[in-house]
Amino acid sequence: MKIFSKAQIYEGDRLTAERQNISSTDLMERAGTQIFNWMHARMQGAQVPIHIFCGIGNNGGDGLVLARHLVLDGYNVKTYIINYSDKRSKDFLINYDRIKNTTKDWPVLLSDAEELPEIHPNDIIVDAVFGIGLNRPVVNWVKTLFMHFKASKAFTLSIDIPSGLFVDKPVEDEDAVVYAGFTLSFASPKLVFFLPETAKYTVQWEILDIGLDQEYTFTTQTETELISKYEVLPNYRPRDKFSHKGQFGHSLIIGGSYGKIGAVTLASKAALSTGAGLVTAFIPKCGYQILQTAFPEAMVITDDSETTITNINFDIEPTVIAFGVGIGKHVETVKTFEAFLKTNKAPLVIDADGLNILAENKGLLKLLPPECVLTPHPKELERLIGAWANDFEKLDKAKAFAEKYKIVLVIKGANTITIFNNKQFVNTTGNPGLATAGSGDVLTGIITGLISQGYHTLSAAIFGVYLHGKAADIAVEDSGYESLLATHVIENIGKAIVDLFAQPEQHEAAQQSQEN
Ligand SMILES: NC(=O)C1=CN([C@@H]2O[C@H](COP(=O)(O)OP(=O)(O)OC[C@H]3O[C@@H](n4cnc5c(N)ncnc54)[C@H](O)[C@@H]3O)[C@@H](O)[C@H]2O)[C@@H](O)CC1
Ligand SMILES: Nc1ncnc2c1ncn2[C@@H]1O[C@H](COP(=O)(O)OP(=O)(O)O)[C@@H](O)[C@H]1O
Ligand SMILES: [K+]
Repeated sequence: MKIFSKAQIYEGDRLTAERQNISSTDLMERAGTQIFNWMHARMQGAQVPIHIFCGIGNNGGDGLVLARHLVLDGYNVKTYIINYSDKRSKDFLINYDRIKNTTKDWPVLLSDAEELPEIHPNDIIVDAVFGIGLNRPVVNWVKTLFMHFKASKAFTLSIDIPSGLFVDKPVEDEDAVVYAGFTLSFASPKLVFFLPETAKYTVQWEILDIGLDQEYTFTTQTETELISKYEVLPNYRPRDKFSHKGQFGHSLIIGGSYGKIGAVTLASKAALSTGAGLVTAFIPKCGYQILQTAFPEAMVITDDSETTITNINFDIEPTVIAFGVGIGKHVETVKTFEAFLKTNKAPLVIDADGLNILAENKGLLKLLPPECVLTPHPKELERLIGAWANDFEKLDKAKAFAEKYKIVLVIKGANTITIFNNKQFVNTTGNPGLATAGSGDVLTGIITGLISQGYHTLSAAIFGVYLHGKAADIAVEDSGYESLLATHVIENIGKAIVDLFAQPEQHEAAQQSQEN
């Protein structure tokens, strides 16, 4: 799903009105009505007090449309106008008149913190104070109002975006933002729903379709894309009946050191479980028996050293090479890595201490092959690109870094973001069970296994991150977050692939007919 920028959303609204020959007031009516339908379907007329707080722009206008429909349907509604400015939008004013003509219970004007209404924990708050138009910090009394929402413990439904949250800027004051239980967003999710610093402002979100012009939504190129099953499916490479293992490539995993052979075992298993034709592990001698015993499907080449990688030297022709899991930063390892980079022609995936070696020897970065995949977690990223002040600065720096070295940068986290060529792909699968030892090694193996089969490094990174998270989502149903092991993720890669093609209704129908 595309994530539109603020300018693209406004342009989409404008073009839709123009091409569908409707007014912006009609579009607002659609938006407010969609919110009403959503609430009505869930509340079925329940007389829970609903407090609707409307700003004076178009977000407030949406709130007024909703309020009118709720009043007309007999709900228990109290509407307030948050009078933070006298620059009322045209469509706000039209809907202000409409609600005044609908009910004698006119909206209450609030202009300072003295007048805040009482809200009980079982009431519902609708937050239509600010939408995507917010462009400067909110004034103090509005901040007090937002703190009042939070203190009330009432369920808060935000319209379009939690008020106080900017679409394209960091939050300066955490108390000056609404904490929403749910956000109903129009046209496109907002990037801030997925960033570590701002995701907390809405527990859940959903997109409401307000019928934006389809050609516009289809053809507009966005900087950000949200990755779910429907985005990865078109890139899936099906196998034909006569395919043989030679077609699926040979993955070479270079890594490991004394006490860290498990990382290579996990990455190798993950690569083969994702479909690599062959996997060879290049490890220090001490890992030979461990790896051959733990994972007999892999081949092993050993380094001259017993405990670390000191001399990368092999006589196979790998399709793809992963470097770094469990490898350490021994001076000999750094030296052989540099020599290796100078002659290597295979696509590369670099993780863990491979990244730390790059961070400590930045001159090596220019030796990376084009479209090389780097998979840092936030700490490794910081070592590579330096500290950042906020999530937006992090993404800007990461994009500049990826652009400079022409690399695919996978920023791991709850919503892993893959960056390439100034575009960012935000993953939607995965869960906190993945915060466990070795899960990053598994991701390295999965991405390597995909490149091995012929996926372009960018597709492999995006698809690999998706599969890794999906496998964890499936695994966690049995294990729970706490007991999820990296091994369970590997065991469920197959199910994650099968799930790509699952048709829930048909599956259920088949189950039912079997039972009958
Ligand atoms: N444009 C359209 O046709 C549609 C817009 N929709 C709604 O319109 C919203 C955007 O509306 P607006 O652009 O009117 O903006 P908002 O309603 O988000 O904000 C109102 C206005 O407040 C001013 N403002 C910004 N920060 C402020 C601050 N800190 N203190 C005081 N004033 C401040 C800005 O000038 C802004 O235009 C969307 O989020 C969505 O809810 C929907 O009705 C769908 C259709
Ligand atoms: N809370 C979370 N939700 C979803 N995914 C997570 C979460 N925490 C970690 N992950 C994922 O788990 C993996 C952890 O990788 P990494 O930190 O390198 O672990 P390790 O070094 O133990 O292998 C990454 O793919 C990351 O995106
Ligand atoms: K809002």
